Amino acid sequence: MDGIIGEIEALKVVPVVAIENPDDANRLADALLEGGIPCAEITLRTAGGLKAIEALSKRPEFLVGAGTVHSDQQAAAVADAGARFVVSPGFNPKTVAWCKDHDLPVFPGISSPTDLEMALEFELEVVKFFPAEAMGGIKTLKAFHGPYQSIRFMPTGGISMSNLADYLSLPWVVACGGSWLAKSNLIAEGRFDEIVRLTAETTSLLKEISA
Ligand SMILES: O=C(O)C(=O)C[C@H](O)[C@H](O)COP(=O)(O)O
Repeated sequence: MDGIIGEIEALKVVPVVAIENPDDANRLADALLEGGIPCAEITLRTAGGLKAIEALSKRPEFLVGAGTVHSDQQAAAVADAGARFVVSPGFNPKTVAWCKDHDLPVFPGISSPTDLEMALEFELEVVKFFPAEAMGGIKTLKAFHGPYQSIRFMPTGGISMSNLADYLSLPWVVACGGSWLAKSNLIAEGRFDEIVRLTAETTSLLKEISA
């Protein structure tokens, strides 16, 4: 578990991707690698998601996780496909229990103190804060940190290059997730050069932030 959290923490950004055609998965990974972020959370929002995870799990230089995992059955399916971590928009105790039982790092979505109580119950170290901007953004994250100091967050939802630095300035933010690097339309239209450009721009910003 620590291994994956450490890898995500070092990356600081987790690209969230909805990919229709699994044949595009390798070109997507090439673009993210070229831009400097060798990771993606491939969501199960599309029919091609599971196959894309399977393709990318064969690349040791690339960290592939699964997103939009809504059930323990889906967690089992993405584990079979080779996902190295699981993310969900909300907190499903069955999904979390399955992942914990199978030593698969899981980052369920939380958006309230009640959800955070469940995270404590499951002894989770890191949760997703979703939808971050719509739920009050930095202000809410600061309020959560008061009573839940042992928990760290991966804010996602409404994050872009314009507010990334603000989120990453909070020491209890591990990394931010977001779709701004590889929007579905860019993948579908084969505009991988644009994905390289957006990823490289994000990488430069991350360097500036940490300088
Ligand atoms: O599909 C999931 O598993 C989700 O929980 C939602 C995604 O993480 C967000 O939709 C990304 O948000 P944006 O960066 O604002 O596009």
